[in-house]
Amino acid sequence: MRKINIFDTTLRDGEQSAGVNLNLQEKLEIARQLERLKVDIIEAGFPAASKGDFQSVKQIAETIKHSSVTGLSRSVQSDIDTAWEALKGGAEPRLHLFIATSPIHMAHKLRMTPEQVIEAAVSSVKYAKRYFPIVQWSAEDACRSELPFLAEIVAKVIEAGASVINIPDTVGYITPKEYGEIFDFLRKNVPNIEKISLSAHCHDDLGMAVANSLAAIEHGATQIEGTINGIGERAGNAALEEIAVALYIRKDYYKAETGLNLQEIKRTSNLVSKLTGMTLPANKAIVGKNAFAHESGIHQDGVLKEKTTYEIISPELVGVQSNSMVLGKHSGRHALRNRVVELGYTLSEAEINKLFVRFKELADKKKDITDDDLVALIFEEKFDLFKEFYQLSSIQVQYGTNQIPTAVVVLMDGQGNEIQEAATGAGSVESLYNTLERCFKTEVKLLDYRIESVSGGRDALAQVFVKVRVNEMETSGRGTAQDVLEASAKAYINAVNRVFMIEKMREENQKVVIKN
Ligand SMILES: CC(=O)SCCNC(=O)CCNC(=O)[C@H](O)C(C)(C)COP(=O)(O)OP(=O)(O)OC[C@H]1O[C@@H](n2cnc3c(N)ncnc32)[C@H](O)[C@@H]1OP(=O)(O)O
Ligand SMILES: CC(C)C(=O)C(=O)O
Ligand SMILES: [Mg+2]
Repeated sequence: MRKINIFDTTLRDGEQSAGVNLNLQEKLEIARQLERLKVDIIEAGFPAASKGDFQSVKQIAETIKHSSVTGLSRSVQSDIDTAWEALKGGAEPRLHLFIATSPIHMAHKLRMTPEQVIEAAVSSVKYAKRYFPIVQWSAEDACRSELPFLAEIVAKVIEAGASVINIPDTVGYITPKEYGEIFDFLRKNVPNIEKISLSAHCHDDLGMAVANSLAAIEHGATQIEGTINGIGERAGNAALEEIAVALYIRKDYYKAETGLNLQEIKRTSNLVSKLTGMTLPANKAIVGKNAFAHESGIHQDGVLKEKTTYEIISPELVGVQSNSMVLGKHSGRHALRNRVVELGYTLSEAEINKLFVRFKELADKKKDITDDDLVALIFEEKFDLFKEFYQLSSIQVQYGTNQIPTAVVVLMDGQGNEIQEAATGAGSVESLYNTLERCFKTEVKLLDYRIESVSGGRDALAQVFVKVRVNEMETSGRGTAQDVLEASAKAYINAVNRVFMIEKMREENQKVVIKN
């Protein structure tokens, strides 16, 4: 069996999904879960992109011990210096350098000649090697590059010290056969290529990211890059859970394996989906709600007689399990703490105590607290870091079939001031959002609104996801409550607070630049 290294870029390319903004706490939690999943490399961000990205990469590098942590950098010395400051505290600092090699990118985006691109690539690898023991080099838009040029630049960056060469299909253009041929060409035409590791990085614009990644493995790639749930720029990246399970189930064919702990897949997928607000289609392979559901009679009959008639993957393989211990209003802190740990969350004693209060409040209203309920409460406690901005105190909404819906909202503004406003709308949620907009004194455009129940039953918690645009910035928010209107208000406040948080960080960034 060949070992395939898994390079997870959920926190970098995944966060490039439109409308996704993860805060430091959320990124750390995802990084810890990726470590549990046993990914080999975590790309934690792009340190030179912003102060927030820098801090997240630094903290993740200093926290994660069993996966190696990397950050992205342009072929620019100041990006490399910043990346070193962020990554130097990690167990095995490595840098991910990139520059585009396709004629279209070189001519129009970089406005550089091919010779200048080679010079920038080589000098940046040499410069990075002064700091970093491991330098990965990526040829952005490799799949639309001229192969002799690609081979020439790859040979030169290997000579300069790069030990991992990544061949990205940046725009999701390639087919599996062609992608395999690029790997074959490089292996045949680049001196010393056997001394480095070849990596694949695929995008899903034509729905071929996973197939292309698997083709790369067949043609010599020993590292695969992708994201959990396949999130990422435009149509997303290759879904790592699909690649890992395909290699496992078809090991007879691929004769390659990852070091992933497959049982952590479902939990990782849930965490990423909840924190990014990117819900999964029910039919998504491996992690979708219906991935193991047999609906039709003939299938059910087959599965009852012999599971393998229709089931090639057992749900337990990827960590889909039912929990036998039921938490309810008579449960205590021990059972709660135990379940939180089993669910894979790291909570301080103070956070457990706060969670316990919320848990008891909910248990008074709802008979059994499911794992999904608990996770929703954990998210509310742990990841709402924007309390320094607006916080909901109370809402009151009047609705009647022959009345104009009217809402009254009381908010705290972070400096301890109370804001109270009222407004009407075409429906209850609109009246609530119109009122909140008055409180914020900023125009907020609602782009998307989704509601789902956290678990089954009439007393289930409601979870609302919204996407909004404020001050030209798109962001998402989520809110959970037993009442749909309260959950709606919380999601809206969460999204708007995120914008204020990002604006505050940008202002601080600018101050740093001015100071320098
Ligand atoms: C394929 C990918 O996924 S690449 C990663 C994409 N991710 C991101 O862009 C997210 C983070 N990016 C950012 O925050 C910003 O783009 C920053 C901070 C990096 C740069 O911001 P700005 O200085 O304002 O530049 P801006 O983004 O407008 O333009 C990019 C510049 O970098 C240049 N550039 C792009 N790639 C590279 C590279 N690999 N090496 C060197 N220069 C590069 C472009 O040619 C352009 O240069 P120009 O200003 O001389 O025309
Ligand atoms: C930075 C590189 C690796 C990238 O994300 C791409 O080309 O898609
Ligand atoms: Mg990419």
